[in-house]
Amino acid sequence: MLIEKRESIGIITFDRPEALNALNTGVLQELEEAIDRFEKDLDIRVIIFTGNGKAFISGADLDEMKDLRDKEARAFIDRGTSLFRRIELLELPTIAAVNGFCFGGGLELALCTDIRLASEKASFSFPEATLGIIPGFSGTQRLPRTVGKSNSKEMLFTGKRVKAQEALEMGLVNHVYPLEELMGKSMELAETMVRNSPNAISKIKMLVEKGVDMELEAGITLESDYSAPNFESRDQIEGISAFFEKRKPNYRR
Ligand SMILES: C/C=C/C(=O)SCCNC(=O)CCNC(=O)[C@H](O)C(C)(C)COP(=O)(O)OP(=O)(O)OC[C@H]1O[C@@H](n2cnc3c(N)ncnc32)[C@H](O)[C@@H]1OP(=O)(O)O
Repeated sequence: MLIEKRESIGIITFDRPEALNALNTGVLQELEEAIDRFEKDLDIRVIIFTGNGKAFISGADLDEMKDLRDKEARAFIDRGTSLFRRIELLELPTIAAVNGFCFGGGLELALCTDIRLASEKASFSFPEATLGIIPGFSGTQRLPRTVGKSNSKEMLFTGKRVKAQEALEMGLVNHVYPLEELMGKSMELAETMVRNSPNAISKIKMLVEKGVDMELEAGITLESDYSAPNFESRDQIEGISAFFEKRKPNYRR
């Protein structure tokens, strides 16, 4: 795994070419450490996940999985599930720059990011049922919340490989780019968010994440409980002042 910091953008690149970036215990450990580092670094405002080679992530490591039983199997599943939930609820906005195969646990990770961009060569699949496996990093829960029940059942029951264009039409990804443009476009998107208020973005992200599972009235109340007090926030005062002074606002985490 390569961990990079480019100005205010943290980049996590999965890099296990020998196993098409499959997720094993070691990779999960490195991923936890990378998230720890970027959460603590107040310079970091956006995190991008991507892969080296022809895969984003080809899934959990089948070579490791084949020998897991009982408590070890449960520990592996619990570790991935809790790490992915932590990534989903990060205050920082996250982008998945899906460069290639995004299968199984790799797609489960991508579903935890806020915005998914794909290269034209990317493909998406839940092959678990072809192997007698039940998805274990919450794919059966996030996929229907992203693309609907029938698209999800077709992918989960058949293991079908969804190409980038179909993923775009299905709402699984936001944009599709030629592979050579993917990282540039991902950085451009990240830089747009870096210019905006991290306080506003983190609260908006939390409101969206919580609101989608709430009754509408309760969600409206929750948003009001955040937007009204925000009038006294440093960022809102700075943002409106900058507008009238015709200058760039100066935000910080
Ligand atoms: C909780 C989460 C559960 C899960 O995620 S379950 C696992 C879900 N993922 C999969 O089932 C995908 C398994 N991989 C494949 O189906 C294929 O790969 C691809 C379609 C992704 C690519 O096929 P091709 O281009 O022909 O490459 P190749 O020769 O199959 O793979 C190159 C090397 O990478 C290893 N590898 C690929 N994926 C995994 C994996 N997920 N776990 C462990 N190893 C993997 C292979 O074995 C091989 O290795 P060698 O060159 O030594 O024969």
